[in-house]
Amino acid sequence: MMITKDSEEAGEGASRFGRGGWPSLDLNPLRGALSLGFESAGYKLITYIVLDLASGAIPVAVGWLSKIIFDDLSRGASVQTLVTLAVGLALAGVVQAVIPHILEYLRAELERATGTLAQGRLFSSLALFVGLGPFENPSFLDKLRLAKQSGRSAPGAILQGSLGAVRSGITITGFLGSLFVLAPLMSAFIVAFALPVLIAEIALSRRRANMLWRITPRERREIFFDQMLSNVDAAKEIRLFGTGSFLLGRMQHERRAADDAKRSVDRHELFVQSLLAFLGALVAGVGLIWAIHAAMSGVLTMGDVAIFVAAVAGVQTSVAQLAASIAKAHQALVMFRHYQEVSSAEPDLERAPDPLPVPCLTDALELRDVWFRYSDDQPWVLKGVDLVIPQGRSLALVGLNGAGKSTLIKLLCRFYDPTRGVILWDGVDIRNFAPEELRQKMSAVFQDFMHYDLTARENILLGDLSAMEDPTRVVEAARKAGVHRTIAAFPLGYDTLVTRTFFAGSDNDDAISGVLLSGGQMQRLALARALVRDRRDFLILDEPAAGLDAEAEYELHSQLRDFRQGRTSLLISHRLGSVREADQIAVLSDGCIVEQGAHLALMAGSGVYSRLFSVQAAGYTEESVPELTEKASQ
Ligand SMILES: Nc1ncnc2c1ncn2[C@@H]1O[C@H](COP(=O)(O)OP(=O)(O)OP(=O)(O)O)[C@@H](O)[C@H]1O
Repeated sequence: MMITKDSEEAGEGASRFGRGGWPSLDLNPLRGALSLGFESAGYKLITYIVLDLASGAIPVAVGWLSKIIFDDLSRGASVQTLVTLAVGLALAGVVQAVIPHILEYLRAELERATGTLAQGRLFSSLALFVGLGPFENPSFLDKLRLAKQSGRSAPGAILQGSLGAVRSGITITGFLGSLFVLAPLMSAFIVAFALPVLIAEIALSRRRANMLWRITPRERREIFFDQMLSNVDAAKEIRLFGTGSFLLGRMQHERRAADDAKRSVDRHELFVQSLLAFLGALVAGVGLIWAIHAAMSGVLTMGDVAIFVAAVAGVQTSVAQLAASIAKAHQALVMFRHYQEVSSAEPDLERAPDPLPVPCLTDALELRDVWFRYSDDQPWVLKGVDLVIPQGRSLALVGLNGAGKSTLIKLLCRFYDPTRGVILWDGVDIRNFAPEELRQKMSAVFQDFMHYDLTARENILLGDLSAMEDPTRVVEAARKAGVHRTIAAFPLGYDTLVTRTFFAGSDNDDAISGVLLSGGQMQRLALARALVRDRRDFLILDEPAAGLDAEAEYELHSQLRDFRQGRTSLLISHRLGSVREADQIAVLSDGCIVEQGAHLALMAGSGVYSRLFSVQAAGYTEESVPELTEKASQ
């Protein structure tokens, strides 16, 4: 199922990623975090668990040792016994002091190991999305941001939180047992106080987690404005149009709204936790008065009072730690759900269970009655397109802005599936192939091509990594794209970085600094990337020369014409002079192919193509511009 912005609002996609509602707590994330921990750093995790749990018993041992020392002192025990006990107490103190440091080191190690493994898994599963739909779905993007964050830190926080809870549980049980021996009523009193504290803390944690989820879209918008205000591409317009303070205002509006939500939760927590702290102090005070009273009347010994004081303080501290650990684990578990949902999400488009091998194209690529819209509540972009691209022939697709040309290309690459109709590769529905294998048979330059902040060579190699073994292919592709001479003149030739992003003080012109390319040069580099992917069955060129000067465009199109000879290709261009050489020209209008034929045949008629061609041609001559229809002039 495709997920888009609007289908999400309409309910589609909600089954996979939820409706923005808060997922309920389950223990699956705990299992997931533990298994990540074991897989990435098994021994360290076991050591962490053992030390963490052992440290829970130490305060109780210290309490009992203190009691015995006090009692022995008042009984007048031998010096040797007292010294032995004191050494034991000192050792327990040392262990109690050192363990937290070891645990902190192990925690950081575990976080690094699980973070790296989780990051690898998350991005591997993102690569499994067949199409583009998820990346256009705001709800999914929110989840992805949280997944990236939580994949890095949540497994460590879950382990720390849940083990912290068990450790506190051990301390509480030990002290409560001690209290029970001394004063059963008092231990019941403390339990009665501790339970509501726990419940209140968990409710607070849930409230915070809910708030964090609610403000995610705001934080995403804030990041958007932040990046725009510090991005060189936007800097020109922002300065010229003087929109900096307007955009800053929008960014701070989002920030303030998110801060308001956080403040409201902080205030609520301040109130509840202050109340709990007050009640805790009250309980401890009452207990102490009772213990002093009991000691004065001979019911308790000095040692009993010592362990009583230690137990009340220990239980209260441990209950607070237990609540904090549960809150931490709970919050991390809820966050980790996002990581798990994204990394185990099913493919956005259906994959054939037994994909067929993709044969070399020998007959034709065909769109048969293809209908498409981006979501149920958006207008149809394609309304029954029938189009055949015979093997070895070139087809040019022409149409006004927004006619759906790029959309048609995205369907051919299977970034989306047609809403109705089929796309056939030598008569086989392309949904029967593994998308990766299908794409192996294609090469493309997209209208919104990528520029990578890497070297010139890497920018080309990314089109076909197998060219790494044969550097001449890179040079050959650059020659065909008309960018070889430019690259050869760079300080380090093909190994020059075509970016200055990664260099500090990059405005000097020394040889190791990267170079900046013009828009047309970047476009040629993108074309070289597509051309290094030679020996493919189908070549897509979506406005490959839009950024080139007239001479360069003419040159490029002549080269491409030769390159396309005998290859199956689809060319989109608004410069109609460059499409006239195509074997066939198809005109897309109002969601359908309204005309198709060779240039001369189409010019002989009085359809859309001949009108558009004449309008453009007239712009280069002294002839008057033919009258445009309302639609064509839009
Ligand atoms: N990801 C998307 N989600 C929703 N609508 C989209 C998306 N991409 C394109 N559209 C819409 O689909 C329609 C066709 O767009 P498309 O980019 O295919 O047109 P085009 O013919 O390539 O236009 P141009 O000549 O301007 O490049 C437009 O109305 C556009 O708004």
